[in-house]
Amino acid sequence: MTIKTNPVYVSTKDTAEHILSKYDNFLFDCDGVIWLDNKLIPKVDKFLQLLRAHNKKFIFVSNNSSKSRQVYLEKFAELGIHNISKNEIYPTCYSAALELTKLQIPLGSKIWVLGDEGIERELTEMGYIPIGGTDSRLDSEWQENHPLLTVDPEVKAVVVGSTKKFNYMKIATTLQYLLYKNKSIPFIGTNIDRSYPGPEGIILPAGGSVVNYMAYTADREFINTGKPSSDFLDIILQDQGFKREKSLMVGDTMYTDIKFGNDGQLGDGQGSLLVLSGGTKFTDLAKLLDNRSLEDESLVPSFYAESLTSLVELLE
Ligand SMILES: O=C(O)[C@H](O)[C@H](O)COP(=O)(O)O
Ligand SMILES: [Mg+2]
Repeated sequence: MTIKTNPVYVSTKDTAEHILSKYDNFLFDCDGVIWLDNKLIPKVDKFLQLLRAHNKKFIFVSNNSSKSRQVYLEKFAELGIHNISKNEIYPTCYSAALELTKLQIPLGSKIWVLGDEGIERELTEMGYIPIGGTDSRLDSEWQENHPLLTVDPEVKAVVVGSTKKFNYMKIATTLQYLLYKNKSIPFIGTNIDRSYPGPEGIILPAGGSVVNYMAYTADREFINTGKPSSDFLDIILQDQGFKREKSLMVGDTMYTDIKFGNDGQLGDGQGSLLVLSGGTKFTDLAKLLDNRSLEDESLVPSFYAESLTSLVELLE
């Protein structure tokens, strides 16, 4: 593990121009970078226009599994960001579907889902049959003779992701699949995020809290298909034809986004930019830099900036 120098604070026109000239490809995290809940972070649309004007490529990589790529497209359009295509958006409901194919789970198999519609849609689009998920029978109070407590033997894997409708019925039914056949059914977790920045500065529980709840309950490990998974990064770079050394990951969370860029050797080891517009504040970064151990090195960004707003203002 190499010791990183302290991150460069992007606070001058020169440093912002350096970022623009050094990288050809920008990988953007969404929550806390592009938007906070349903509010676009100011001037993000301008920043993206500026990248286009400089012939830069950009894509979006979100650990949020609740929306499918199609629904993300609609969200981008509602927020005034146009000319994005579905294959430039990588939410973890999609990476979970890709993981099922990598595990060679035959198309047409049933997959038990604890999570929202995004996972159901991406699994269906890939050719799987999601069950559980948003089935309204799971919204009921606890019932010990609930029909979904009986395991369907045709289920070949379990996918767990974020949901705001987490309840005992869903935990209990999912547990049956995680324990089934001596815990041998693959267990995919969409992400490890503990929390994420909601509107008006409120911090909310994220998908990792649901995934880890189930991992603890079942006493099982899971396959994380979200950032910082190197498999996920490799798929994206290959899909997009992006050169690793010319790519920059921009995110607001050090243990997912920044580690993703650093472990993936983006920008020749200088390919991560932390923005402070989401869940990480300057004090968190300062604390990491002051007390870092060797294993924290992969969390240290190459650059940090206030937000994409501040970047575009420096470049204007
Ligand atoms: O589980 C979630 O909801 C996500 O962890 C959270 O929204 C983070 O998404 P990202 O910042 O990767 O877009
Ligand atoms: Mg984020």
